[in-house]
Amino acid sequence: MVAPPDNDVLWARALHYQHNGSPALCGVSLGVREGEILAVTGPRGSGKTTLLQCLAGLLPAQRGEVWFNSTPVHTMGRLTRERLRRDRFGWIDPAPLLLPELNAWENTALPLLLRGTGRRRARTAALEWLERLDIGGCARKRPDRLTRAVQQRIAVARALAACPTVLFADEPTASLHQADGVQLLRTLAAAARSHGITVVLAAHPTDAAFIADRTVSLLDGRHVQTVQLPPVMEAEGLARCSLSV
Ligand SMILES: Nc1ncnc2c1ncn2[C@@H]1O[C@H](COP(=O)(O)OP(=O)(O)OP(=O)(O)O)[C@@H](O)[C@H]1O
Repeated sequence: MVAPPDNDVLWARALHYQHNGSPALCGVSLGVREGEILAVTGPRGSGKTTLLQCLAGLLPAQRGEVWFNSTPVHTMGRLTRERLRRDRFGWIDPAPLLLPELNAWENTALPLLLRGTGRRRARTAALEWLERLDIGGCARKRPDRLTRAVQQRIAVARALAACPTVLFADEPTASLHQADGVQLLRTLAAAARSHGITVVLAAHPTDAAFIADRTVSLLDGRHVQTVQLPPVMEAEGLARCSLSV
């Protein structure tokens, strides 16, 4: 077993995964550099979600290797992977999966509470993130009183609240109108860059072009292309959201 290059925060080699015998990943290798926004694109069913789940330790690699910094994830047991996910990773789903019984700040604070942060500190951090994402006014509202776009912003705040090392975002604009989706991506990118958070984003190529540093494309579970994107203009990236971080 050879450890990955030092500047890769995540690294996968010859990754294979089958869902009930149906191949989803067929030998994918890639590295994710510290602080970069890496977009994974590809048609439906090409393996984007499965790749993110394997990199995040949600699914154990069936063959191949996944490394987080210098630690092999593919040899970890379930509890160790769960701890890694809780302490170092954030996750955003395509649709906002919020607990309906909790209000916005309580939903946002959940990862901190799971880590053992005291309720008062978790509440303060959650409120700060909601303010930064321009939804501080919704802090005491429950999800059913909020629009889908605001709900997804809460999901972003929740994923960022515990300052993860790596944030995984699985098609986070899939359930939003285009304008809301663009705004969400720009906000997410600005927050990640200002806090040095690495992002792995499953996305449509148009979304990837808005914010990513690099794109890897999948086709039928294989890594078929890597494209280094031109730098997003700092002013452009930040001007379209009012993130006060
Ligand atoms: N839980 C599952 N059970 C069975 N097959 C699955 C499961 N999840 C994914 N697959 C299959 O694995 C392959 C890769 O799916 P995956 O969801 O990773 O692709 P994707 O690129 O994220 O697709 P989409 O853009 O539709 O979300 C597809 O053929 C899919 O049907």
